[in-house]
Amino acid sequence: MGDCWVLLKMPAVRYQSGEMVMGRWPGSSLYYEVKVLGFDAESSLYTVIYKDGTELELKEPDIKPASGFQTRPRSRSRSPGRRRSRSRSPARTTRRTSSRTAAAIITDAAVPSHRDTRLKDSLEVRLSPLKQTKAAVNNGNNKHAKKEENNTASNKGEATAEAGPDKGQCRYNLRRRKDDADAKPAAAKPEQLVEEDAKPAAAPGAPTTTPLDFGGKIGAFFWLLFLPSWVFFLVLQVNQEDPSLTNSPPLLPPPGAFWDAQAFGLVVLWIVFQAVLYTLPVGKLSEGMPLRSGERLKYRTNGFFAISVSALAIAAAAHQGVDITYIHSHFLQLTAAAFLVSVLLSVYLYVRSQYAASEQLALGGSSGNLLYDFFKGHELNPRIREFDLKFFCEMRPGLIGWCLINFAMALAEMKQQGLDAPSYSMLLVNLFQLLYVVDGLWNEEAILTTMDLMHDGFGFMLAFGDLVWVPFTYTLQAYYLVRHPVPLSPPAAAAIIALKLVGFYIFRKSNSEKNAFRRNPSDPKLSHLQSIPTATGKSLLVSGWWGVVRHPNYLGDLLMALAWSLPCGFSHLLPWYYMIYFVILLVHRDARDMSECRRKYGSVWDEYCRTVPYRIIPGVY
Ligand SMILES: NC(=O)c1ccc[n+]([C@@H]2O[C@H](COP(=O)([O-])OP(=O)(O)OC[C@H]3O[C@@H](n4cnc5c(N)ncnc54)[C@H](OP(=O)(O)O)[C@@H]3O)[C@@H](O)[C@H]2O)c1
Ligand SMILES: CC(C)=CCC[C@@H](C)[C@H]1CC[C@H]2C3=C(CC[C@]12C)[C@@]1(C)CC[C@H](O)C(C)(C)[C@@H]1CC3
Repeated sequence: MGDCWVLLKMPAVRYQSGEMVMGRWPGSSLYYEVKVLGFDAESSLYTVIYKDGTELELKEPDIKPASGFQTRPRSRSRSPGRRRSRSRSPARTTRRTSSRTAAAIITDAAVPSHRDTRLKDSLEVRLSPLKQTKAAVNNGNNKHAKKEENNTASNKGEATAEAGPDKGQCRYNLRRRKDDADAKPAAAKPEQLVEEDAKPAAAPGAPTTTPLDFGGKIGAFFWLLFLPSWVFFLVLQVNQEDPSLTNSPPLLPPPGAFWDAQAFGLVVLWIVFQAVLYTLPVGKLSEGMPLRSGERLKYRTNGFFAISVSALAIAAAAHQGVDITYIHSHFLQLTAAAFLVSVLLSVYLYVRSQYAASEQLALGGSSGNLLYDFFKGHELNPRIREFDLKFFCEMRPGLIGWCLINFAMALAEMKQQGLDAPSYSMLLVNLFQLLYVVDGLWNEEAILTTMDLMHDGFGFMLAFGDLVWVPFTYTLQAYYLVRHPVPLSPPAAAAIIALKLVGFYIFRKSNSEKNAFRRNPSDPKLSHLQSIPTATGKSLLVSGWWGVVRHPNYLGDLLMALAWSLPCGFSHLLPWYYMIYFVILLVHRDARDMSECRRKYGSVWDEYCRTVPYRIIPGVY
């Protein structure tokens, strides 16, 4: 009886996997030839793939049998209705003339006679993606771009305008099926593919393979060993009389030298202090980007408040006679303590991710391999009630701790070298990095549109990166200057300041531009910017800073990194470590982002790359 009931409730599958049908383009009355990839009984949605590689989920009413359409040779008609329909189709953004995608024009023979001719006209579309033309690029103020942006409701509006009888009924699920798992079978190396089915939480109907980042399982094992060893190597090295990276590493101190209960207590106290500031009901509650479920999480963006209160607290402590240079003299033990905290946190994150619902997981985070999942992180936004662990760790203890450590290094330099004030080099490094952190906290909301917050799971990589890597390696320049004074001439200092300001300007402008555009593409302040729409509903900026290179924010960041190393001179490689690491990190991040965007946006991303050919440095790379 129970089984019969289940059977009765099961929706009938009208279209089979592999079948070629006509799928309505979300937000319009245009139909394209699509291939059915699967059917999800739970949501009653069909997964279909368009010819440009875009995968979407469609409801049955938005699919028609191919036989209901008639194809006819391409006409050069320029009827207004036709022009209108083109401008609203994906073809508009992806014009391609290759024979492989030879164009054909179709009309919906099944259009009911009561539909007006305007609608009939609008159903004449190319089957193939069309190649991008200058005219196809939208102005940010363009109605179409505005409507498309990340908003199913707006798409609904557009369909209502065009589709007549479907008014108010056509709801599209713009969640891309590929969002359920990272599918890139053609490009992935066999040994880096894992059976998606192997994990219990795999979304129903999800693709079966996932390419793994960071060298896959073996890579994760390597990084788990290498990253902490490298941090301890640097920390031991910078304390040397001659901290040359080419020198043989110092002898490993006995294990006991790493542990200091007081240092551990101070690290925990610092994190708790930051957690308390984070939870105070002060400052704005900002909305994150829509999740796959459509939900938008709220974040307390009071980072500037947190660093201001922290600065006051540290000043008060120093005034009370607390020796802040303790941080310099116990750097190794503090590093070890923070490392221990990051490991404990990662274990907790891994365990809780095993119980998280599938829609709370990051894409590609689960390989079924313990080490890889522990390293890469699995849950996208782990939260304890309203407390967002990833956001907190990325923006608070490590970032504000970075400034505190730099400050301690300035005091240690004065103490060790008998100075009344920090050296110019130390001042520049301190002020430059303080500006970077304060800017990040002032514009804290902007982090909600970055890769880490939107796409990456929270695991060892980020926990360790946020709590250990950032505070204990980004401070090496200041640490280096404590024992290695570098005199700076005024012209050299002025040139370095100019470089920092140029870098900062590019970094801030480009990050703000993208953040503002992602939050509200209709923002009048962005009306001068051009964008191209994509099938996901989001558009891509192709002018302004995002029209100069594909990652203008990385360019600005790299210029700033250069300005942080220059005050340390050229006698050792160690203070240049950040610059070298940063180039590697950003080149890798760019590559990771490129393949992610290629997967998300299909051929429109290729068009973007053709329009904006350089990745980070104009004319060079
Ligand atoms: N100091 C450090 O250690 C460090 C390390 C890493 C990064 N950073 C800095 O952190 C900031 C964030 O970096 P991130 O790596 O997260 O990258 P990001 O450039 O902020 O974000 C990349 C995302 O932006 C969107 N996007 C790409 N091209 C676009 C376009 N033309 N128009 C509109 N949106 C576009 C895409 O996401 P959607 O399309 O899905 O929205 C893409 O996935 C950067 O300034 C970087 O320099 C600093
Ligand atoms: C463990 C390793 C090697 C890597 C982990 C990467 C992690 C340290 C970075 C990933 C994203 C970075 C980031 C900032 C700091 C470093 C990361 C967390 C950032 C918070 C620095 C301040 C900026 O203003 C920012 C734009 C908010 C940065 C966002 C990304």
